[in-house]
Amino acid sequence: RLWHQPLKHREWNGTGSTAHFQDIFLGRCYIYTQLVQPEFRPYHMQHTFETKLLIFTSHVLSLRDRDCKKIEEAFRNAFISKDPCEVTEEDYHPLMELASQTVPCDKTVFWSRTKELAHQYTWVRQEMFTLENTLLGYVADGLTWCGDSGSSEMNYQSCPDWRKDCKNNSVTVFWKVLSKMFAENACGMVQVVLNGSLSNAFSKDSTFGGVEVHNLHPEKVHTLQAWVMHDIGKSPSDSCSGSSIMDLKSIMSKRNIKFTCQDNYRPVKFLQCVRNPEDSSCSLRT
Ligand SMILES: Nc1nc2c(c(=O)[nH]1)N1CN2[C@@H]2O[C@H](COP(=O)(O)OP(=O)(O)OC[C@H]3O[C@@H]1[C@H](O)[C@@H]3O)[C@@H](O)[C@H]2O
Repeated sequence: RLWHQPLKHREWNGTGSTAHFQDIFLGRCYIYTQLVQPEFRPYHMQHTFETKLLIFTSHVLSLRDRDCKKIEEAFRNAFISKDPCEVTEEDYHPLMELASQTVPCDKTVFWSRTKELAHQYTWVRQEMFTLENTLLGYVADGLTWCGDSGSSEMNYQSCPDWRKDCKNNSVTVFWKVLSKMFAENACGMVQVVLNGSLSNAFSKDSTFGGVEVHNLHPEKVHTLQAWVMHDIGKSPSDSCSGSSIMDLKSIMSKRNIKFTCQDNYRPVKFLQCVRNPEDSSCSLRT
C-alpha cells in the first residue's frame, strides 16, 4: 500500500511549479534558438523577426549549437533535490555559463514596474533588448519552479511565497542572478522604463534598483537614460524632478555613469496613446 503513496512534498504558501514545466521550457528554448528559421514565426512578425535576426544573429546562432536539453538539465540541476528556501546564486552559475549572451552596445532596456510597456517598446524597436529578449529570460518568464530536498521531482503542489515563506527561493534567486548578469554585460548607453504613476518611480528595493543599477560597469556603460512614463488618464505621482529619480541620479553620479531623464519619452508615449487615442494628452497638437 505504501508504494502507492505519492511522495509528500513540503507544503508552501505559494503556487506550485508550472504544470508541464519541462515541455514549456524545452519548447520555448527550441523556438528561441531556432529563430533563424522564419517559418517558426507567424508572417506578421517575420519582418520584425528578420530585423532582430540581423542584429542578433551572432548571438542567436552561437546559441543554436547549444543543446536545449543541456540547458534544461543545467536549469533543473540548480534547484532539484534542494530545499527551495536554500537555493543559492552559485547553484545557477553552471546554467548562466552555458546560456550566457551579450546584447549589442546601446541596446539594453531595463524596466521596473513597467513590464508590459517596456516589452511593447522592444517589440516595436526590435534592435533593443530587455532581459526577456535573451534566451533565459524568454524561457523562464512567467513560470514557477521549485524542488524538494527529499525528492528528485518538482513540487507541483506548492512553492515558497516570497513574503510568507522565504525571499531567497528558487525563482527569486534565478531572476536576481540573471538580472545581475544582464546588467554586467550591458555596454554603451542603456535605457530604463520607470513608472511615474507610482509615488517612487525608482525603488532601491526593486530588482532594477537593488541589483541591476549596482552591476553596471562604469568602464563599459557611459550613460543611463531614464524614461519616466505616466499612465494615461492618471495624475503623475513621480517625475524626472522627483526625489526618487534624484536618488537614482546620485547613485549614477557616484558610479561615474552619466544620467539623463525624460518624462513621457515620446516614442513610448505614442505606444500608450495607441491604446488611448482619445485622451487629450494624445492629441497630436500637444
Ligand atoms: N519575468 C521577469 N521577471 C523579472 C525580470 C525580467 O526581466 N522578467 N527582472 C526582474 N524580474 C522579477 O520581476 C519582479 C519584479 O518586477 P518589478 O517590481 O516590476 O521590477 P523590478 O525592478 O523588481 O524587476 C525588473 C527588472 O529586473 C529584471 C528585468 O531586467 C528588469 O530590468 C521580481 O520578482 C523580479 O525577480
